[in-house]
Amino acid sequence: MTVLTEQLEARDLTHRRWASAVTLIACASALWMPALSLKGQMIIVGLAVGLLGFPHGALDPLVAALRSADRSELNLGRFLGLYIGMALAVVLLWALSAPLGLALFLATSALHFGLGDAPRSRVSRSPWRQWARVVAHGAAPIILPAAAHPGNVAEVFGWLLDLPRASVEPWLISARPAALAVWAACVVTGYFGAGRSEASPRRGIQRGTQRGIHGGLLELGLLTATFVLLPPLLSFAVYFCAWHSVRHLITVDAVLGPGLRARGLVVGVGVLAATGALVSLGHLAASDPASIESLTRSLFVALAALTPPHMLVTAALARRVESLSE
Ligand SMILES: CC1=C(/C=C/C(C)=C/C=C/C(C)=C/C=O)C(C)(C)CCC1
Ligand SMILES: [Fe+2]
Repeated sequence: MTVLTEQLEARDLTHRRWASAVTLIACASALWMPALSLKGQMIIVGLAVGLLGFPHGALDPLVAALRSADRSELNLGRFLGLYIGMALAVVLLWALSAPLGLALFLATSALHFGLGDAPRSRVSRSPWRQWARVVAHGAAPIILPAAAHPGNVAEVFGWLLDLPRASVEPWLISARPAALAVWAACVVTGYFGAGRSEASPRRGIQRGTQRGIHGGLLELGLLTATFVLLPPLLSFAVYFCAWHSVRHLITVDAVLGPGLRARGLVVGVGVLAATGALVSLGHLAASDPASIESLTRSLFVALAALTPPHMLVTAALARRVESLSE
């Protein structure tokens, strides 16, 4: 095992403990919390995504630079052109057809979440089992809140699509049985029997770190409870910030090493400021910038726009971790 793998494994364990504690506290508080309006939920999500969500993508240029250091110098202009071009293409797609934009956003998000969160086995000879786990982990943050809280989710989707909740909710309710069945089938396929065949503590599961199959199942169980118990925007904030973003930041930090940490901070703050300024400028073009509907739309369209280029960088990061772990 390399130093990087050992370091990642230790940090991953610490992270999972902390994230589990935060998630359990959030779930417990849902039991006594007075029902929160969507507006109240959006304020919390906006703050959480701004403080922890966006920063996990802010180091993308540095991650890309690291990768290209092996080959040629990173052409920063080309990188930024590609990144911003992809983001603008997504914004354009939303402007042309919001339903298509939303569908693509949900599908790419599920893939991105699953590739980052599902435990992967080096020794597994069954790629379908791994893919089933990718779908199980990746689709959970979308399918479960929509299934458990169709009213709330329909209202937010309605804000994104400029449609009344009443015309979105029946869609969610009619898609629910099939979506839940596919999700459950993926959980069973991905995990049933995997403990025995893939979870050998020595040669086992890894996603760069050696996260065991049982850890993966425990995490999925805890998050399932969160998506069912908490109102949808709050469970999203818990998942996206405490699990997804922190996990990514830990990997980036380990790969950068102490030498590049300071530069990472400078790049991160710069990119965040630029992204914040661009998103705010775009938001000002909204017809009613002060309304909760248009604030929600700007936040999620910005997330949607950054997702495809961020996925490319994340894939490069995963390849780098893999090559450094060999
Ligand atoms: C819009 C919306 C949802 C989906 C959010 C998604 C899909 C976010 C994806 C973020 C990504 C991919 C960030 C990249 O790192 C929920 C939570 C189902 C509930 C209600 C409204
Ligand atoms: Fe991400």
